[in-house]
Amino acid sequence: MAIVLGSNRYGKAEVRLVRVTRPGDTHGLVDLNVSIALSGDLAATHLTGDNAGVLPTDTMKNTVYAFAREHGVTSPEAFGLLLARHFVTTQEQVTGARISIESYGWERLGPHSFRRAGDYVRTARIFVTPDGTQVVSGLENLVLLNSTASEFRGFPRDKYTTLAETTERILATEVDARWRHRGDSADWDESFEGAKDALVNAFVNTYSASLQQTLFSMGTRVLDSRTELAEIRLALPNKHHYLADLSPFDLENPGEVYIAGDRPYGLIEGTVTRDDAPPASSEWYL
Ligand SMILES: O=c1[nH]c(=O)c2[nH]c(=O)[nH]c2[nH]1
Repeated sequence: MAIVLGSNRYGKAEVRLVRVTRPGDTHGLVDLNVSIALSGDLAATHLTGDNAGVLPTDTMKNTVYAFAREHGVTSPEAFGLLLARHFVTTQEQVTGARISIESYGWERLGPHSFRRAGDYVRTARIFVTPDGTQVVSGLENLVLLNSTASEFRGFPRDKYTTLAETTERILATEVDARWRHRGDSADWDESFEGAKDALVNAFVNTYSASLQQTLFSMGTRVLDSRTELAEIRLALPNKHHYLADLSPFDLENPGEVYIAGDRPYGLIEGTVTRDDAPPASSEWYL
């Protein structure tokens, strides 16, 4: 019996970068959280402590800041591709790079004033491996609610089922979505905005028999409208809203006052794919 080193990677996580551009009196602001994970021939440091192939994570952090100055940051995807390719091409022992970026939005209040936009976080994940390059864009924390046009009925009942069937309920969720691109070049910002709008429009315009049906509708709308995308994964928590029982106070409650549930919540997850989608890198499935 032998004990061997399994798969491994290393890097700097959560490098916080704010870049201000000052082309004139009207400034620009980019606010990123960048995480780097490199893989390759890294056995020596694990097995013998030989660090000859271990580019310090401190250097990775410095590279993020230096690249922001040298190359600028046009989009999270473009910046991630730049970083991933840099590490894979300049470090012989490094064969794989995963760059994960969260991008926080800021709304303009004036030429040099901004308010943090809290409605969602844009994400980008770049995978450069010996098999090729995979760009995955997405968003998290986008909270959506329909105050009607949602029902849930026709489900099986067993002796533990207490849920009443309903043809009228609130449907609310916090969208966690990621979608993979067919290729490694695109107008990243335009693609992101288009995919986000498709997600939101599908949520708004779908009469929902279940959150599962809404998920498929959201994914379909994204792939229908964005030919550059191959596949989308969605994780949608069902943020339950319970009609408050006001009968002890002799009050009717005709769908007006709700208890916003916290935990537990249903969690509806699914992938929507084109049947001609190119295969995904294994990282997509993690
Ligand atoms: O849209 C829903 N899907 C479910 O699977 C489910 N399960 C449940 O209790 N409520 C709901 N709502």
